[in-house]
Amino acid sequence: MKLLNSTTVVGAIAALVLYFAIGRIRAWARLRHIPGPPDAGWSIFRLARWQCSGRMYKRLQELSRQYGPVARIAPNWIIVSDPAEIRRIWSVRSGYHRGPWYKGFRVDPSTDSIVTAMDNNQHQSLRNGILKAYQGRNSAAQEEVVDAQITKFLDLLDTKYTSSHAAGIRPFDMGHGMQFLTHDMMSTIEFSAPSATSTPTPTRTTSSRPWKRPSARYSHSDPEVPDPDARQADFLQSFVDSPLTRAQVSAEALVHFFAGADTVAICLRTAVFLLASAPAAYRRLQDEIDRSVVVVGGAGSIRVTRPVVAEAEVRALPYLQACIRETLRLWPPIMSLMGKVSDVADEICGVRVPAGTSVGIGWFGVMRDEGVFGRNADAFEPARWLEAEGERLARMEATQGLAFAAGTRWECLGKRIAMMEVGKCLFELFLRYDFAMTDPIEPFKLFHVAGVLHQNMKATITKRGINEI
Ligand code: HEM
Repeated sequence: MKLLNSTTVVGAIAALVLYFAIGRIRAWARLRHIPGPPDAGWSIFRLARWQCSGRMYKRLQELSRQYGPVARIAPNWIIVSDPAEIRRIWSVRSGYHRGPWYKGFRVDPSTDSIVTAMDNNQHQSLRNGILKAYQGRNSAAQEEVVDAQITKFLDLLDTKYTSSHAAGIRPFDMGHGMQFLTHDMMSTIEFSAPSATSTPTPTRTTSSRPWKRPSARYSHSDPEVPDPDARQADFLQSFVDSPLTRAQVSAEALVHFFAGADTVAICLRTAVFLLASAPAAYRRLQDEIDRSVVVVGGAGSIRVTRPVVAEAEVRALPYLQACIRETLRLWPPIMSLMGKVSDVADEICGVRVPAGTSVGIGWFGVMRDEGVFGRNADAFEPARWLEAEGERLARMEATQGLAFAAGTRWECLGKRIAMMEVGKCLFELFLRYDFAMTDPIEPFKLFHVAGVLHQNMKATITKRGINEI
């Protein structure tokens, strides 16, 4: 009996091992024709190691250089670094949909938000439901609340973080500081209340528990019925007024904390850093900004709105816009794999890709493609956007636009708000202050997860004295 038992156990283990081995071999064989590191076909260990290293973008760039525009990175994963193919795969009619990678962004595991809906029909219906909120109906009001937060932020810099002979060096940690600013801007647009983190005298509101906010807009007696007395003119109200269920409203309300605040913060601090490291671009930007606040007479001179420049005025500054574009190109704030899946087999750059394969994007390969952006694609060179013309410019714009998934089914709904916030902030910062990295030898530590974390990114900020104008 005892012998029989141990034989059964050994047999069961052997069957399990065989089952596992056959599964592995089949998974390996599916994509064996796609080049990549030999172990990538067998396990996700290498991918996990890259992710944990905080340098995934770099590893993927090296991989694309070594293996070409289509490379295998895990048993069921490939990355594509060809700009034209990524634009095709992400396009509305490609038939691709989001893959299981997106499940990781579910804040509430039982309810999908617009950024986690994998099925194209479900995604489209959510998108239709919330589109109104983003369509700029309230853009004047949004601009007003953003201006108020920027003004508070500038006051904070003036009182606590500007360096001078008298005050000494008072480093400003952009890693945290920009994040607080963008969370304040976003939560005011969304909930009519700042997170109150960047203000000199923080007022602790319910902001520390933002997921509670949607509850306050519904009736106590029936949690699915909006409370007319709790109405506000903000994003959350538009969601409450939409056909979305209360659970969907809660899921949507939280999207902005990473999709809307972290992204803009990454863009802002990256822009300041890149400009502080590129003297010619820095001078040209400041020159354009200075000329826009001083009335010099003659054609082209404008006097911008004070104390915070208006969105339309920022849009009319070509070099500032070029700096933002170039920042988003070199360091897209969301540089994750964003795996898309097709239910039918496809051919990418002439390589057969079986149905069900997760197709990720090699961001550095795409955004620094020399065929699209020129031989100096790795350099921060905003002028390229003013010099390029015709078809070349169109190709550059279409590729760089992928930073916002522009022209795709998943196009960023917050692009206008993001561009408004970034434009206004950069204008006011470079008008009023000069920036240098406090530690030029090691300006910051970078950790790339889905976005880019900048740790210990300290800037020394000095006043320019031009802000009296
Ligand atoms: C520089 C700032 C930003 C960048 C680079 C950015 C980038 C992106 C990208 C690449 C996507 C597509 C994700 C995917 O493949 O599923 C996306 C989607 C989205 N973004 Fe942004 N975003 C930014 C700011 C914002 C802001 C400020 C908001 C909110 C006000 C926002 C709201 C959204 C929403 C709701 C989606 C989902 C769209 C959909 O799936 O249909 N984003 N964004």
